[in-house]
Amino acid sequence: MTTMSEWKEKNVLLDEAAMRRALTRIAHEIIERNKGVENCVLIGIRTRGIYLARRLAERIQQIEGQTVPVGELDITLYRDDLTRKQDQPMIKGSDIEEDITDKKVILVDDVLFTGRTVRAALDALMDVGRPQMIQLAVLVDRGHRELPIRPDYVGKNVPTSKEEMIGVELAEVDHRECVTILEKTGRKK
Ligand SMILES: O=P(O)(O)OC[C@H]1O[C@H](OP(=O)(O)OP(=O)(O)O)[C@H](O)[C@@H]1O
Ligand SMILES: O=c1cc[nH]c(=O)[nH]1
Repeated sequence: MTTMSEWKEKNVLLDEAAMRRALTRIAHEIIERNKGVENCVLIGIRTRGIYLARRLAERIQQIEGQTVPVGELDITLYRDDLTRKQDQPMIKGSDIEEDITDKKVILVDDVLFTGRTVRAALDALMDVGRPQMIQLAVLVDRGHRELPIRPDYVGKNVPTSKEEMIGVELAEVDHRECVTILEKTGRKK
């Protein structure tokens, strides 16, 4: 697996305040598009998508005064590029208490790149129910899609080269709040 030591931070794209504003805007857009949040369920993709989904639920609660259930999805076993990952796949499990059948499911992830994680997430969701519809919210869309997948809600569109990487750091996981763009140093760990 690629280690962070191969990458050097080039720029901060979103600081803490900008991330907060982006999530608040997405929360408003979710409410707007769905004419409220009746029947909506937020499902975060591990790892950071889970924390973003929880934050969106908090924002929606503040704006609408309504609780949106939050579930968690670990799609590790469903990825179609496991052979390209050097680490052994780990089953962390999914935690979706809510019955998603006939619900509007809003999938949440931090970065959308090739679209393969989302494709895998769609498979995993279909295994646990039949949603009325599935929407996709991402904090960063960096382009380079390899599948016909597009997000419904985007925090920031960031044109990138394939040699760059987007790093999303969240207080809950990384003890820092920011989105950065990283470039390869050429050093291998
Ligand atoms: O569109 P894709 O090409 O699939 O890339 C996007 C995915 O890559 C990252 O996950 P990663 O597998 O690195 O796991 P992590 O979220 O636990 O860091 C990111 O969090 C997205 O889920
Ligand atoms: O740039 C990228 C690509 C995939 N996943 C990330 O977190 N960043």
